[in-house]
Amino acid sequence: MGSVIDAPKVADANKDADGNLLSDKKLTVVFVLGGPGSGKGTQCANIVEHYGFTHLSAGDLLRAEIKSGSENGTMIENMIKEGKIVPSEVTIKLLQKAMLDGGNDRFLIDGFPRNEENRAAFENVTKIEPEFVLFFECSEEEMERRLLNRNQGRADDNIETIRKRFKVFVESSIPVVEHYDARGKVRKIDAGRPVEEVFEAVKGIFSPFSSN
Ligand SMILES: Nc1ncnc2c1ncn2[C@@H]1O[C@H](COP(=O)(O)OP(=O)(O)OP(=O)(O)O)[C@@H](O)[C@H]1O
Ligand SMILES: Nc1ccn([C@@H]2O[C@H](COP(=O)(O)O)[C@@H](O)[C@H]2O)c(=O)n1
Ligand SMILES: [Mg+2]
Repeated sequence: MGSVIDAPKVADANKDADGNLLSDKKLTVVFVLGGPGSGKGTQCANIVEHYGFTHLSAGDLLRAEIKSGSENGTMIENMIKEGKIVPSEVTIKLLQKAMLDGGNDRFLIDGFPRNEENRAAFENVTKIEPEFVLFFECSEEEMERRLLNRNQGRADDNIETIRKRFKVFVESSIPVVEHYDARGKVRKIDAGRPVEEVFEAVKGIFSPFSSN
């Protein structure tokens, strides 16, 4: 598998049943970023319930791809165990398909873009600009505690992989947050507090999307 995005192929995959490009639709996309265990998935579930967004977790899509028996499954499995970032073309294809299948115009894209390659490739391929980036800030001590207590049987929730994921987050994902921060697009949340308190802060950001 090459690392260069096959633009025409992906552009085709980017069309809905009527042949419209995703980027032609009035889509609202919010990227949800934060360290491993900062509470992205937990808060996305709350946002879905209150604000009618569809939640797409890049990590969940990759894990489903492993289970599906796809030809990329072993490669993805090995990268997740090492806390490494899967090549963008794989993740973007999964996200595009999920967005087209989603039948919604509001998406929370959780755990993506994880590095500059993810960010630039998504922008080039989909032409979609995020509305904003919701960024959950949390200490490594707290995130480590949460991940070691998660008990969901994830292959990467062990101390060795957790430390690698923290390193990748600092080295590769923080620069993405800085990219959007320089453009005034980051909404930062103190995620070290109890779930309900974090959601109160999230509500303050999502109130414009309230249907009431
Ligand atoms: N504010 C919080 N306080 C305490 N525990 C929390 C909080 N938010 C989430 N948790 C718990 O921490 C664990 C990790 O949360 P979650 O899965 O939402 O994190 P995540 O950011 O999606 O992690 P990952 O990047 O590994 O997917 C879960 O067991 C969850 O129940
Ligand atoms: N854009 C992404 C997102 C995730 N991964 C891989 O999946 C792992 C788990 O992700 P979570 O968001 O569920 O924690 C992550 O450590 C990466 O290995 C990816 O490659 N690209
Ligand atoms: Mg998650």
